[in-house]
Amino acid sequence: MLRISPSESLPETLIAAPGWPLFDTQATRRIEQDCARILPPHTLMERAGLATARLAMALAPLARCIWIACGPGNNGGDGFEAAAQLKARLPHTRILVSEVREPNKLPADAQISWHRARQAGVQWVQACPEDLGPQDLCIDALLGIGLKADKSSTTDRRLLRLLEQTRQCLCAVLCVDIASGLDADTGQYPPSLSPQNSAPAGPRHTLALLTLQAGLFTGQGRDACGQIWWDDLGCGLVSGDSDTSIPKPTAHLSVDSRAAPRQHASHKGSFGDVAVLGGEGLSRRGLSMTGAAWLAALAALHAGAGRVMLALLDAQQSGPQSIAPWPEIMLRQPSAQDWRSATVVCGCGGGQAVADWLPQLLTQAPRLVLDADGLNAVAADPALARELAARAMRRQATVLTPHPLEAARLLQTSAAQIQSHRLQACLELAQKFQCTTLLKGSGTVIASPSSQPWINSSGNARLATGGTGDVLAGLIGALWAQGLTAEQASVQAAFRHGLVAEQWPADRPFSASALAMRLGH
Ligand SMILES: NC(=O)C1=CN([C@@H]2O[C@H](COP(=O)(O)OP(=O)(O)OC[C@H]3O[C@@H](n4cnc5c(N)ncnc54)[C@H](O)[C@@H]3O)[C@@H](O)[C@H]2O)[C@@H](O)CC1
Ligand SMILES: Nc1ncnc2c1ncn2[C@@H]1O[C@H](COP(=O)(O)OP(=O)(O)O)[C@@H](O)[C@H]1O
Ligand SMILES: [K+]
Repeated sequence: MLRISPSESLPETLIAAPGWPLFDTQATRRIEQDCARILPPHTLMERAGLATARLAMALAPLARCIWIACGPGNNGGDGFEAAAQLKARLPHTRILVSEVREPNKLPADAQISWHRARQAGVQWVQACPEDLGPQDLCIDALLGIGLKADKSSTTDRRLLRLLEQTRQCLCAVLCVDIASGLDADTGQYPPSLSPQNSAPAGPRHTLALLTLQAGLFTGQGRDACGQIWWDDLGCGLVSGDSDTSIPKPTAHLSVDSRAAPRQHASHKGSFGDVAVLGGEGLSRRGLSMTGAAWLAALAALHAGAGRVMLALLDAQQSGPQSIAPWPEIMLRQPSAQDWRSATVVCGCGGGQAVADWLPQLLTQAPRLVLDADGLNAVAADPALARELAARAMRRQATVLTPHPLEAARLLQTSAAQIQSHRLQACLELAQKFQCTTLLKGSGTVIASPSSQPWINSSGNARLATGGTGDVLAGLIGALWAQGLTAEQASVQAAFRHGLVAEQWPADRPFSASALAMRLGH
C-alpha cells in the first residue's frame, strides 16, 4: 500500500487514485533534472533529507538511536542530509552514520550534505551499532536509482557488509528512495546483491522520492521495500498523464474500482454466460485435475456471471460427475457446448486433453481467457500459436494468464529470465499474440498491445497455494462477461483477487475454493 509521506505526523489517508503513474529510472532522472533546474542549488537533496527525517521520526518516535548507512552517491547524500536534520530535531537521540566513501570522492551535492552532518554533530561509526533495539531505526541510504546491475560483481566489500547489516536489523528499516540493491525498473536484485536470507528481519518502509517506480511493486520489490511512502519533494508531480512536459509513465498502479450497482430491471441474461473448459479426468493419465476447472466455474459463479457452464475433459463424465455439487453450475459435454455464445475460460487443469479442443475454441470463442494447460498447449504447437495470434485479426479478444513458467514456455526462455524483466516479458507476450496478458506473481503485471501496462497493488503470499490461479481465470471471465473490456476485467480481477486474500480473517483457513466463494462479498 502506498502513503504520502507525512509533513509532521503519519496521515491516515491512503492514496487510492486510480492509475497512479510509475516511471522508469530514465524518466525519473529527467524529472529530477527538470526540478533541479528550477530550484536553488542543493534544494532537492535538502528536501529529500528533510522528508526522510520526518518520516523517520514518525515511524520511530521512541528511538534512542538512529543508524544511517550512507552509500557512495546521492542516495548517500540524502542519508547525510537526513542525519543533519535528525540531529537538529532530536538532540537527545544518538544519530549515527556509517559511510562507504571518503567525502572528497562523493558527488558535489552529497559532499555538501556530508559537511552538514559533521557540523550538526552527527557521530560516525564503522558498522551497525550492536545495541540497536526494537524501538530504534535503521535508515538505508546506500544505493538508490543509481544502481548499476553490471557493476554488482565488483561492489566493494564495505558496501556489501553495510548492506547486509541493514537487512539483518531487527528494528524497522527505512529505505531512502528504494531498498538498496534492488533494480527500480525490474524489481529484481542482481545476484551478487541479493539478500543472503530471503526474508528481511524487521519491518521495512521505503520513501520513494519524486516518482514511484515499477520495481517497488513487482517481483522482489514488495518484500524488499515493505510499506511504500512517497514524497514529490514539492515538485507537484501527482499525476504524469496530463502534463506533456513530464515523461510518459512506464506503467500504472492498479487500485480498486467498485462495480456499478446492478439495475433492478435486470435478469440473468444481463450478466453474461461463462463457459469453462478444462479438468482432465482420472481416466486419461491417472492424474485428475477436474478440481481446477471447478474452481474457475465456482469463481465465475460467485463473481456474478449470469450463467456458468462447465465442460469437463473427463471421459467418465456420464458417471457421477454428471451431477454438479453446485447445482447452479450447468455441466456440459464439450461437444454439446456452443462456444460461440459465451465468454470462455479454457485450460484450467486441462492436462493433455485440452489441446484437442483448442483449434475449435480458438476459432469460435468471441472472448477467451486462456490459462494453464491451454497456454502450455499453445507453447508446444506452432499451429496453435498461429491460430491464437490470428484471433485479434478476426476481432476476437483473448486474455492470457500465465504464471512465470508458462510465460517462459510461450517465449521460449526460462522462468528466471521472465522474472528478471516482468514488465517487458508481459508486454512482449501481449505484442506477440495481440492479447491482453496477465503475468502472475507478486505484483501481477497486466499488459495490452495498445496501452500502458498495469501493476497490481493488492495480494499477498496467502495466494501461494494451488488453485488460486484457476479462481483468477474464472473471475476474469465473469467480469468480462458482465460487460467490462478484456483489460478492465483483468485489472479489476487481479485487484479483487488480491484484496480478498489481504482481507482474509486470520482465524479462518485459506484455500482456493474458500477464495472463490468470497469473491462476491
Ligand atoms: N532521483 C531523484 O529524483 C532524486 C534523487 N535523489 C537521490 O539520489 C539518488 C540517485 O543518486 P545517484 O545517481 O548518485 O545514485 P545512487 O546514490 O543511487 O548510486 C550511485 C553510486 O553507487 C555506485 N554504484 C552503482 N551501482 C553499484 C553497484 N552495483 N555496486 C556498487 N556501487 C554501485 C555508483 O558508482 C555511484 O557511486 C536517488 O536514489 C535519491 O536517493 C535525491 O537527492 C533528490 C531527488
Ligand atoms: N506471493 C504471492 N503474492 C501475491 N500473489 C501471489 C503470490 N503467490 C501467488 N500469487 C497469485 O496466486 C495465483 C496463483 O496462480 P497459479 O500460479 O496459476 O496457481 P494455480 O495454477 O495453482 O492456480 C496468481 O494470481 C498469483 O499472482
Ligand atoms: K536506498
